[in-house]
Amino acid sequence: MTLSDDFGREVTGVRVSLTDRCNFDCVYCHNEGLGDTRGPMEPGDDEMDTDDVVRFLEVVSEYGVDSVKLTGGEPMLRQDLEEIIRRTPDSMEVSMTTNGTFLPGRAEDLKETGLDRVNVSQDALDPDEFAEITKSGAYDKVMEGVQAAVDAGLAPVKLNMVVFEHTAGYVEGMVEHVAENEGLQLQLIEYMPELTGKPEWNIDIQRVHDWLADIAEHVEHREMHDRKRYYVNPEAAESVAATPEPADIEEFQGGMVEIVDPVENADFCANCGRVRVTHEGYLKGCLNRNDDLKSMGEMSREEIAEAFEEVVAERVPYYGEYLVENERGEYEINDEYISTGTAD
Ligand SMILES: Nc1nc2c(ncn2[C@@H]2O[C@H](COP(=O)(O)OP(=O)(O)OP(=O)(O)O)[C@@H](O)[C@H]2O)c(=O)[nH]1
Ligand SMILES: C[S@@+](CC[C@H](N)C(=O)[O-])C[C@H]1O[C@@H](n2cnc3c(N)ncnc32)[C@H](O)[C@@H]1O
Ligand code: SF4
Ligand code: SF4
Repeated sequence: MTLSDDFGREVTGVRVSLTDRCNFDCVYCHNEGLGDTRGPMEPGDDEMDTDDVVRFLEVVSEYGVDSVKLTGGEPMLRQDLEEIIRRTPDSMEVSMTTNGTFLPGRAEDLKETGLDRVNVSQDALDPDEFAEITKSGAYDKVMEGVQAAVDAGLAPVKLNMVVFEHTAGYVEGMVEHVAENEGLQLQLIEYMPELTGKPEWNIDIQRVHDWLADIAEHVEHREMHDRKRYYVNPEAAESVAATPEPADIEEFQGGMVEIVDPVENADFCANCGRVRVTHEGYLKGCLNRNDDLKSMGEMSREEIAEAFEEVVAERVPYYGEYLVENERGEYEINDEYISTGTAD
């Protein structure tokens, strides 16, 4: 039985941050809602251990959760990554979002262990521009990592690009790059200012929306599916012409551009079906909220199940007109959005 929240959003996925450590220091990083990442070698004593992660996944699989996204920080800094993947329930699709540095030499093993696919952050094709954004000299390793992922069949390999003032000018080149290189897709991610832990990083959010709208003009619009807007690069249109159905679009393995725009696109939060877990083992209903945290600490399976049900019950879409202020100045759910559907 799957769980749904008061907005009719069925929870079918979880997103687990395995660490807040990272070997990069990207200028925009939200660290999954927690602000700054720590250096790669600093101890991560507060991280959930292998058993904690696996226990959580086993519990939520009983609720019909059928996909898990491993993220961080940099998830590949976890020594037990392979063990976590191996012990994830078979019913779950396992994907990972990584900066790609550690994929060379490990991608194939990860695939064999049970990892289905990866997203790799890549905001620029030029090594100097890449270094400026990530504060890292690992450009060659990342390029090698992307190729290793493609070769290992971790498909589709999605390149994640955060659209903000540094990167807006690189989008066109990146669209061409995924069109020309087999196995790659591009995710253009709207910069999210909340909880970045980088208060000095000030950008005009309206400009980000305008850039994304411009970009949409340059690629052929296919459709809105799930939370995202899907576009297909015109250069790849010939092969897509034979795949007009939404399900086929999902199968399409190259040249596709996805727009991840939770701030601008009201349908995004309305279709959000993921519960999140911080690296310390706190459950939360939304990337941008830290006011509903529930620590799984030393919980038994039954207690974790109860906490999961509570977090789902408390989930509220973050962006959009979902909350209204009542006469006491408190925020409550706008009646218009309360689902009348069943919860299973
Ligand atoms: N606010 C918000 N941002 C999201 C959400 N999903 C993805 N993002 C943003 O997009 C970034 C990259 O997400 P990924 O985990 O690589 O991919 P994804 O788009 O979530 O998922 P897949 O396409 O299934 O791999 C996240 O770190 C967020 O910045 C979401 O549900 N809410
Ligand atoms: C926090 S990182 C963690 C995984 C891994 N270290 C990586 O970079 O892929 C996950 C994704 O969040 C995106 N991201 C980070 N900060 C963001 C922000 N402020 N707005 C939008 N996306 C952001 C990154 O581009 C990356 O693709
Ligand atoms: S690689 Fe990922 S976690 Fe690390 S700083 Fe960049 S976006 Fe953040
Ligand atoms: S509710 Fe909206 S902002 Fe929060 S995680 Fe879901 S899509 Fe992202």
